[in-house]
Amino acid sequence: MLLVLLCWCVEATVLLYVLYSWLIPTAVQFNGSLALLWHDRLLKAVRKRATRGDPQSVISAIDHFCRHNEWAMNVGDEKGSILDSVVSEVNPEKVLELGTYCGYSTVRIARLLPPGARLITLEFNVDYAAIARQVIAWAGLEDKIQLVEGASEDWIPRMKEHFGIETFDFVFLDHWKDRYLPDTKLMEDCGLLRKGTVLLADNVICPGVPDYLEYVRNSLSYKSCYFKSHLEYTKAEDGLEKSVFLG
Ligand SMILES: C[S@@+](CC[C@H](N)C(=O)[O-])C[C@H]1O[C@@H](n2cnc3c(N)ncnc32)[C@H](O)[C@@H]1O
Ligand SMILES: [Mg+2]
Repeated sequence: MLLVLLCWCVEATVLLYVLYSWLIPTAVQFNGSLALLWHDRLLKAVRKRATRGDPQSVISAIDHFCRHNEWAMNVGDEKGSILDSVVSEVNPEKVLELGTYCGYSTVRIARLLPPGARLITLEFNVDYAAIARQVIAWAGLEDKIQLVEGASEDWIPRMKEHFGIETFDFVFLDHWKDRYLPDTKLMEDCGLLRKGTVLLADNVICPGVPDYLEYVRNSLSYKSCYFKSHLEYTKAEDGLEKSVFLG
């Protein structure tokens, strides 16, 4: 019985990994119309269930849609509450998000920012970016959020020159997993991290980012800790890694 359960868990994890790392990007890149229909339904759910100008109701509407209708790769409600507590603790004025998707975590972070704070969020998929813009507008948070279309590796080196950013206080890493480590090193090289900058990385267990974890947990430049949780809208283990840059 135990063996059957174990096999089932391994199979479920492998399936989720395939879904996350191959099926979703493939559906988006090679079947744009299908992906658009899918995310159009998410947008409709927001318009139906959420109150314009109320970010919390937008978050609840997306969570309800993803739990009861169609799964989506937002950070979700469970890990979202950990994200909320880290953002509240850091109280950042300059925030970078890598991976906007439909704007769920963008809204989640922005609603907690102090007046005058700024969140730059990067998304290289134009269809997702278009949906995120509408979600952000519905939440009434356009004045705090700058959604930039393009790849992280292209935009990180241009943050100073293009947006006048000296350093970020908080960075949320939630784009494709093979970019966590190179983009962290790129942010270091570009001088975008200061002593005390907090990096929060999603999906460090599922699908997982072993190279990134190995780096932040063993480097003398970071103090790192793990928050155990579950993959968005499922019971599979996943978690967030919080890493404070020590300079
Ligand atoms: C897991 S989703 C982000 C979920 C979102 N943070 C949330 O919780 O609501 C990852 C997103 O990152 C985008 N992405 C992946 N690699 C990227 C890169 N190098 N630069 C910009 N966007 C990227 C993908 O198109 C996808 O929309
Ligand atoms: Mg994620």
